[in-house]
Amino acid sequence: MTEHKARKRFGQNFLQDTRIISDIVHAVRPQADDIVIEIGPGLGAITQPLTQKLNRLHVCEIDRDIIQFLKKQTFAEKLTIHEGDVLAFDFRQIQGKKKIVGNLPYNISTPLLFKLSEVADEVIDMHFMLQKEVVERMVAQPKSNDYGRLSVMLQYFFDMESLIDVPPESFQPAPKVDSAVVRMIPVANRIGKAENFQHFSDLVKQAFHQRRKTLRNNLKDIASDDDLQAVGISPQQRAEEIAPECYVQLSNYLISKV
Ligand SMILES: C[S@@+](CC[C@H](N)C(=O)[O-])C[C@H]1O[C@@H](n2cnc3c(N)ncnc32)[C@H](O)[C@@H]1O
Repeated sequence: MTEHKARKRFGQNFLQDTRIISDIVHAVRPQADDIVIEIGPGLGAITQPLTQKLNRLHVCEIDRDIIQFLKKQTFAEKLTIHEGDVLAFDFRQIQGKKKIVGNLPYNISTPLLFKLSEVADEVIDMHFMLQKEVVERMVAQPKSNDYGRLSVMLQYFFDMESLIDVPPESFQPAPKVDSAVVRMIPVANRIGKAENFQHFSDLVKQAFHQRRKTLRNNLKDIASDDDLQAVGISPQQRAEEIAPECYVQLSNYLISKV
């Protein structure tokens, strides 16, 4: 089905660069018995080489035409196909610790990353192709321009590393942006655990509400100057200056006062 017309609404940019495909498979290091889930297999660019190394591969795909195409391939016998929207997919239905991989549809990458954070305890590692700009935000450190809510929330759950830069011409059709492959491994020993995750999440959202404003300003409805100072934050600081563990401390401190 080389005649498959890429569907923009499904973020379809198919990998065609064999060197990048081989670098991704190498980075994933699949072992025959691993439980691996590929999000958005598309026409099988990564799927096919993965099935050469694996006994079984779970794939989650939304496009029915693509599913019909996949079912006709020689490697189909190795696939367990989950048809539908990955944002509604229950990752816990697949028992055991999993490796998750995908050249992700860029239009759903942020909600998908937040959803995957919820199953971090069942993950060995994840390797994703994403918009390079998103990867830069994910791995950004405090005091850099890219550091924001996405960095804090994902770094709470994962150690992350940008592995491979991928230019537009590696895809068909070529996207308008540069891409990068990121490795995400659940944090082994968290510096601090949020006592109430929802509170922590809301706090971070509020802290970055208006980036250029001070924390005193952005958090005025939830934390006083004394509260901020109690965990070593100066009220004059901005959200981008505060490390993830410091947000955890502040959240736990505020909860302990109630
Ligand atoms: C960027 S393409 C990657 C295709 C293939 N893995 C490759 O590298 O050539 C994204 C894939 O995700 C699928 N997709 C898009 N939105 C999806 C969703 N919400 N749930 C599951 N799959 C989705 C698309 O149909 C497409 O196959």
